[in-house]
Amino acid sequence: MRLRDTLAGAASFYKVGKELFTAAGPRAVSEFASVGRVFLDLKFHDIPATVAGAVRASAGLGASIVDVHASGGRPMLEAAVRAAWSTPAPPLLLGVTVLTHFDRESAAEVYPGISIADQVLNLARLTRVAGLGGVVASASEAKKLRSTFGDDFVLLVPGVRPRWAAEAHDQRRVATPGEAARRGANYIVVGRAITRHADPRTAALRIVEEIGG
Ligand SMILES: O=C(O)c1cc(=O)[nH]c(=O)n1[C@@H]1O[C@H](COP(=O)(O)O)[C@@H](O)[C@H]1O
Repeated sequence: MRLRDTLAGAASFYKVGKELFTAAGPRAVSEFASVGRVFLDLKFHDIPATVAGAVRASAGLGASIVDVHASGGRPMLEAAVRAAWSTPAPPLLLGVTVLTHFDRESAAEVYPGISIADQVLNLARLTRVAGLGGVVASASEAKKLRSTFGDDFVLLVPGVRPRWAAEAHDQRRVATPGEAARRGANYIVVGRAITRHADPRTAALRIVEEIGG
């Protein structure tokens, strides 16, 4: 809540992810929904009925964006879409493709015989066919996704590191905020470059400036 207050006026879209949600529960969502929009990033991946229930509950908490793993398969994705549209305020549903911490070696252990770029495209195609609004992918795939799926397909890009951020941490497919925006991201996710910065507010404002407001 201190961080929320520090960022007041500098940020208007907040991501509540597994760390905060597990520690603080649904209240974390309402606390941020009272000052802006919320991306509830719990990356659901389960049988269709379970994911449908979780998506409905997420909408009930006031989340504007909710994500599910595209690799959960078409029946799961379609159940998520139906669930979202059954609510009074359907959130934007995004399919997580290949997480940004994967590099070629670690991806080959999970997706043998296919490049990360092609796997992201496959999962994006499935996401689109199932009726979701877009995908979560790294900036490395953004350009291709934008040209393949057009301007209406939402691209949300994590793994963002400003040039002045010293560390990439556990992220492997990274880009600066400006690069991500130029390659077609509609949204970027910035975590530690803000939350662990000595001055989170200034860090957030510099990033907003870099992406042109
Ligand atoms: O869905 C996400 O937001 C996500 C997808 C992905 O592929 N990679 C990824 O890092 N994320 C999330 O984005 C955030 C990135 O945090 P930082 O690396 O600190 O900016 C984390 O909360 C991750 O859970």
